[in-house]
Amino acid sequence: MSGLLKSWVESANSAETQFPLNNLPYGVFSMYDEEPRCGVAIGDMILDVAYLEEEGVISIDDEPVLDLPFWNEVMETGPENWSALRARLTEILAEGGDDVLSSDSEMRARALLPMKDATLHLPLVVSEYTDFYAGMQHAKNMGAILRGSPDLPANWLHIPIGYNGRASSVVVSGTEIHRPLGQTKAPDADIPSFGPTKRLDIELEMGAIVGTTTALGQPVTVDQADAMIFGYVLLNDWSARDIQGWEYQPLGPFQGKAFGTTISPWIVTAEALEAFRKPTPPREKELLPYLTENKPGLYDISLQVDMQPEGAAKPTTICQTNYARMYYSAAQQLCHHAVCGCAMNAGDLLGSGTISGSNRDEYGSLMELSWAGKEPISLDTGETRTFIEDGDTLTLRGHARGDGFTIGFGECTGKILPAINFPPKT
Ligand SMILES: O=C(O)/C=C/C(=O)CC(=O)CC(=O)O
Ligand SMILES: [Ca+2]
Ligand SMILES: [Mg+2]
Repeated sequence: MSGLLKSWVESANSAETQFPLNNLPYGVFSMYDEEPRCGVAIGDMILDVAYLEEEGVISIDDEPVLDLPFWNEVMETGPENWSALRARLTEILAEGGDDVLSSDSEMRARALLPMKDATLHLPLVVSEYTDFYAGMQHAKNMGAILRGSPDLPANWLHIPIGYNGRASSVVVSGTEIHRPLGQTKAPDADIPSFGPTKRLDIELEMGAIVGTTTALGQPVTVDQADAMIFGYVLLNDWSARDIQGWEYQPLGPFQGKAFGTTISPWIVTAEALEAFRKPTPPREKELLPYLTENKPGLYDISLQVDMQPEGAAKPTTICQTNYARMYYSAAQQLCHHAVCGCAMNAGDLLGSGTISGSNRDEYGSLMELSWAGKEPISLDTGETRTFIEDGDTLTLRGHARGDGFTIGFGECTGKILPAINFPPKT
């Protein structure tokens, strides 16, 4: 694996940064009251690529595609242009590369902006959102907790199971989430009741962003699907377990997962992750040929979840695991999704499914960590938790570690606010 690519942006060479030249993730940012536009993270700075496109330093398409508050237009120019853009960015930011920026102090001051002063927005228009269930340990744990047996559903080893989620509920890191309201039924109650969820949870996931459109009726192979993936984000599929438990048979999750899904502000491109490819684990049953992979489809990305109660001086890490634990890759999921002829859009977001490792401290949800509330977890503050309480902040982090550099996604964080008073008092 190649080492750190050196940049003339000093902070991009520091051992601490998540954004070395090897990364170059894509986000949408605004400074003060300016319009949100496309930006690229480099060290502790954001490269204003909309400005550079206007100046003719970067050119992707006949029309400008970077002065927009989303990356979908870039996605739609196709994988060759994705590569060309990344190559151009590398060239102008590399030590000893094209000095168009490094030698022009005026342009440099306009183009490189301190990340700490920027507001980060949702980096794409999420056209559709699908969530999978492709983590084996998670599926076994949920079976054991909810159905009394860790046996996988009969289809699980043959199909990446998924459900269609709500694109409208996807928000960028930092967005506060109100505890959702809904209908639940206690096991010993005769009738359901309405109110705030008592079992608010997270799900630690990666999101794959589809960058290429397919026509209705057009199946894709796993290899084609792999090439269609523009990049990856961290994803927290907030879940209300009591609402979910009452509503989800037989059609699957509905309101229990439709009130907020948080993603990281930075899309790490598939190209940046290329050096970190990892194979899916050995098959427990042979897959049908259309789902078999010709190359490693996962990535070595270490993941963690931190929980910080209101007023606590610092967070407690409650889970550490790795994306390479998944049973199905995003390419397999996308192939399976499109194989019936389902049209895919640039900006389609695919949740990996909850990522749990085999040990207790590697479980990617509180449902598993507290075993449905029966075994509370301890925080460094001395408090315990079963599910999330009002004022708690949950943060997902992910890192791919190379030889002398680290690639990150920024944080994927959200604070839980009390439920909204409803119905409103008139
Ligand atoms: O097994 C169940 O009954 C429920 C499972 C989930 O809630 C998981 C889900 O949303 C899919 C995933 O993230 O793996
Ligand atoms: Ca999920
Ligand atoms: Mg959703």
